[in-house]
Amino acid sequence: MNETAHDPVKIGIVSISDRASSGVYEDKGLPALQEWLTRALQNPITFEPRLIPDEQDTISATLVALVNEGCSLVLTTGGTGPALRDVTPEATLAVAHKEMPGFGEQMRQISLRFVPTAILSRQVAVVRDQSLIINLPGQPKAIAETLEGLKDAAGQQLVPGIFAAVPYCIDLIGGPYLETHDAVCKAFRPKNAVRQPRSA
Ligand SMILES: Nc1ncnc2c1ncn2[C@@H]1O[C@H](COP(=O)(O)OP(=O)(O)OP(=O)(O)O)[C@@H](O)[C@H]1O
Ligand SMILES: Nc1nc2c(c(=O)[nH]1)N[C@H]1C(S)=C(S)[C@@H](COP(=O)(O)O)O[C@H]1N2
Repeated sequence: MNETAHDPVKIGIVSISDRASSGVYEDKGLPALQEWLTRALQNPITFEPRLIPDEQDTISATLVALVNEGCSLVLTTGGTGPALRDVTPEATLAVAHKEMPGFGEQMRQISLRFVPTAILSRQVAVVRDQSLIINLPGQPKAIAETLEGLKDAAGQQLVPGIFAAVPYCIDLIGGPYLETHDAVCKAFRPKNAVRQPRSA
């Protein structure tokens, strides 16, 4: 199908790390987010990348600015743990119009299949205006793990990733119609919400 048949989408990607933002180590969060989203979505994507330190006011202001710039989806990575400087959930809740607790619950379930410390991530998801904001853990490998879930060696889904619910959530808040590549992530919508393929 021609790319023009898919709605364009603007996505904010935010890496929150004191050390990556000050150059102590190379940021691997933004490349991992961009790579996974490009692989998963059929829609043409405009990315709005931000690399910022673990400062609550800066995080909240960045999220509000990305929503105001028209991002339908904003994914953050980092700062969800219990350390003193980990304030991403607080900064996200401070700009919430609605909490979406199912995303955090599901991410911790998925992550427990990879690491016993999954319960240390306090990640949240919220809706602000017509944007869905989701916190992911800071370990770069956790990005694909939580978005995609767990598959067996044959590619059969064992635990669904959270991204399966993202397209329908964005429909419900009035955003673009997101279409995924099923081999990466099979999005779920109720039958009456599935749009018939448009000709290019
Ligand atoms: N943006 C990033 N780029 C590369 N590696 C990262 C990044 N963020 C986190 N990591 C890795 O994942 C680990 C856990 O992430 P966490 O968010 O807890 O970092 P941290 O220990 O709070 O430090 P910092 O905020 O300075 O990255 C880090 O110690 C680091 O090895
Ligand atoms: N999928 C996945 N989830 C994960 C991890 C991981 O390696 N993979 N690390 C855990 C650990 S060790 C911590 S402390 C928390 C919080 O991480 P953050 O502060 O980097 O956001 O995420 C948890 N969730």
